[in-house]
Amino acid sequence: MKPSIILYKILPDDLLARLEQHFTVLPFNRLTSENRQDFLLALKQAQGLIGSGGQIDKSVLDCAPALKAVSTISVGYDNFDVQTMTERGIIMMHTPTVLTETVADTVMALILSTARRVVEVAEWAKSGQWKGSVGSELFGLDVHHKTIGILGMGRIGLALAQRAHGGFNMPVIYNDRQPNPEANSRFNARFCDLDTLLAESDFVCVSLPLTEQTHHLISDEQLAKMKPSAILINTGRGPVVDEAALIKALKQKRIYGAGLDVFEKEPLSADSELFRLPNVVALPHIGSATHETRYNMAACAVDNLITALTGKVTVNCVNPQVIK
Ligand SMILES: NC(=O)C1=CN([C@@H]2O[C@H](COP(=O)(O)OP(=O)(O)OC[C@H]3O[C@@H](n4cnc5c(N)ncnc54)[C@H](O)[C@@H]3O)[C@@H](O)[C@H]2O)C=CC1
Ligand SMILES: O=C(O)C(=O)CO
Repeated sequence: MKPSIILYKILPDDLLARLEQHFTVLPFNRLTSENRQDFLLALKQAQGLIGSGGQIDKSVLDCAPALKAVSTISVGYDNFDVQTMTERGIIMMHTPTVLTETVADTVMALILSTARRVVEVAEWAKSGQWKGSVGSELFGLDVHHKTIGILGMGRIGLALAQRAHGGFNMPVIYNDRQPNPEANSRFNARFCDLDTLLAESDFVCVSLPLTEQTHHLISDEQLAKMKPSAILINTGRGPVVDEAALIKALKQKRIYGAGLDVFEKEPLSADSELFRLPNVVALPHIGSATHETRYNMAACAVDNLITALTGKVTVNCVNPQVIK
């Protein structure tokens, strides 16, 4: 008998077929409060779990006595209780690398659209206010040759540094837990402490995972250290930035603007002040959302689960210590 797995995301037909070759698939389109009881019931027999979104915490894991492997269709895994999974020998797989370049493109889109006020000015023109050449009230800021500060020089940070250095002639500074020799040698990037990064950057780009250490890493004190002409970009995870502190800084014009793809609570409420501030570009978590990359992420996650349950895991594992 094939092992049972739960799928909680709609997959392209070919990827679903690939899963069905190996497993009996119990499908849920996504996890909602309405289908939670059915999901918990299905978990009783599931050996694998694949999908994205939703909190897979201890209360969920307690309902999954047969679970052997979990495969998230994302690189971030902050919504999983990895510690409990590791204690129970459950393999946690994720999808690094396949989305790196696409997310770095999204960061550049946010840098350009906030600095050049692309969304605001396009809306202004669309509303019929374009009667002649624009005046300085609609001017933006240059991006080229400005200093980019990358917080988290990992895979995405590195791809961003490449774009900023090679494409826009931007000096690159960064903070991480340790220096990244590749960033230094390829992009002439300079490792510095967080305070220096905040004080010197024209664009502070957050490309960090959400952990206990990074939660609210950017709050009142850090925003106060940024230049009034600087822009904060967050494509890491919402809770890395204290949203109330950010809104305050933006309203008081203590920083120039913000480009945000991630928020403390997603979806961001339609009545959030962030949607009303003209100096904010707020995107609905689309960092990796292209047809090609979302397909590649799903394919990677499918292969990850098949390998974790039927083969030998060598890559894409968050907790390799559980592999026997
Ligand atoms: N907006 C979106 O759609 C997407 C968001 N992400 C987010 O981006 C994050 C980064 O992704 P990757 O670059 O692939 O991960 P990565 O693991 O390659 O890079 C993260 C970097 O952050 C550093 N770091 C971790 N904790 C730190 C701390 N306390 N202080 C300083 N540096 C610290 C790590 O050393 C590492 O170099 C993901 O964890 C995810 O949360 C990823 C993909 C899409
Ligand atoms: O992969 C992730 O971590 C995302 O946020 C979505 O691509």
